[in-house]
Amino acid sequence: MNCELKDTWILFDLDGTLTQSEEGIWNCAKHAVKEMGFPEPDAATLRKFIGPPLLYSFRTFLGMTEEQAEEAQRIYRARYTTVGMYENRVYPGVRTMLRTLWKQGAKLGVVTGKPAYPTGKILEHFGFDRFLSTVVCATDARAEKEHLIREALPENHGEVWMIGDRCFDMEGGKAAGVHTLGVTYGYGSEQELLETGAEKIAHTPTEILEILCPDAKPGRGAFLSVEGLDGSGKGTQIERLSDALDRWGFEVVHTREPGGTPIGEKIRDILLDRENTGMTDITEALLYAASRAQHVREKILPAVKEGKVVLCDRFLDSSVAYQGGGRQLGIDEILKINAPAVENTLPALTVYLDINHREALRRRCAASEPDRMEMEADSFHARVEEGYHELIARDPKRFVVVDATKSRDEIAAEIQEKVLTRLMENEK
Ligand SMILES: Nc1ncnc2c1ncn2[C@@H]1O[C@H](COP(=O)(O)OP(=O)(O)OP(=O)(O)O)[C@@H](O)[C@H]1O
Ligand SMILES: Cc1cn([C@H]2C[C@H](O)[C@@H](COP(=O)(O)O)O2)c(=O)[nH]c1=O
Repeated sequence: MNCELKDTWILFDLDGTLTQSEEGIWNCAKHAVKEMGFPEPDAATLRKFIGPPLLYSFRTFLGMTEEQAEEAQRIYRARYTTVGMYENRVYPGVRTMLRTLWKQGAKLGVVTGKPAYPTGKILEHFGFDRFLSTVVCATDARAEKEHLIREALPENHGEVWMIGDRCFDMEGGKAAGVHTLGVTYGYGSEQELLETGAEKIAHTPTEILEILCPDAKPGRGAFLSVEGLDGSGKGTQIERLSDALDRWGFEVVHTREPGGTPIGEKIRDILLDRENTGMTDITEALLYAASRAQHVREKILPAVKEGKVVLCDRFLDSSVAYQGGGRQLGIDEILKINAPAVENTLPALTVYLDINHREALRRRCAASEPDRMEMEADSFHARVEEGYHELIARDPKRFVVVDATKSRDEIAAEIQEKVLTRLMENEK
């Protein structure tokens, strides 16, 4: 059975349904309260800020007067519209769910009690605007969900679903005469949702997809690699990038070469063992390729097929630079050895952390004992560096070259910006 969503409208609430926004809300509330000279609210009080209007929260939960609450709201909003609205994350699975419904032809919309400015910025920030046919936000004059839902729909619409995490979404949906689906991973309980008219309940974004379109297959994910000399900061930056992608709702598979699978990790141990001084260059090249052959089939390709983003610490480029350049086996020989291992699987984008080989190795050796490869002579590492530069010159479009001598934060920000832009373009 193939599910057909061409005439279906699916409207989502924002906070608590697509994005987890408490970090920004709490930070802004704490900031406003501090600026007003009130004691810092405890966690239970802060939790109550999610949902009700701000003025009500400042008055009721913190005992402010009308004038104080208005001033606190002004301070809150000044921080929220610059910083707080981005202290926010996409729920795991939401990105895949939206993209899959959109690819199935559904008309998607957001109907939220949030004002238009932060809503638009948040949707753009996470790259959700491209999936949406309509966005309707509350104004001072009109905040009832029922009216917002009606406004979101064209005259001749097919089936409509309102999806949200609170009673307001279910009640509004019922009053507007549309189907209602409550999600329990947000800020409301299953009981609240059922009591206020939820026809269906989803405990995860994946369950939304299973309810609305059980046969839909997710779009393909992406394969990215990070390359550089030993000590260039790959491990540090992959952690940071992985956290950022997670915040944007990409499902990340963080892996490495050699290794990444149980068989690959055994091969890694052999390759990096300092005792294996007698390993010939061609044995080394074949072992790296063998680990890769397993990795591609067991882990990389299945994850990409499931819509995930594979973030790989080294791939084929490492073999070209280290065995082709460092061991002087030559680029063509390495590509020939690896052809059956990769079967045309190449990263869509490769981040290269650019740093001089001496500086990189100094960092690496200061961190821990060098392994078999890191113990190689300076001339070996110089050839590896040269090998990378040759690769980048051959395929400049695939590489994002980042100056790895900058601070960890500067490097992370640059990588994040470039990778997210590319991934979001890829989702179209
Ligand atoms: N931008 C930076 N500036 C200064 N030091 C850094 C920077 N990034 C990472 N380091 C430090 O350099 C050392 C090596 O970093 P990291 O382990 O991330 O590199 P790597 O490329 O993954 O190394 P390897 O490939 O050998 O595992 C660590 O001690 C790390 O804290
Ligand atoms: C994939 C691959 C790696 N190498 C080298 C590069 C490093 O010296 C080690 C791996 O250690 P890391 O801490 O995980 O970076 O192996 C190589 O020579 N050829 C390759 O294909």
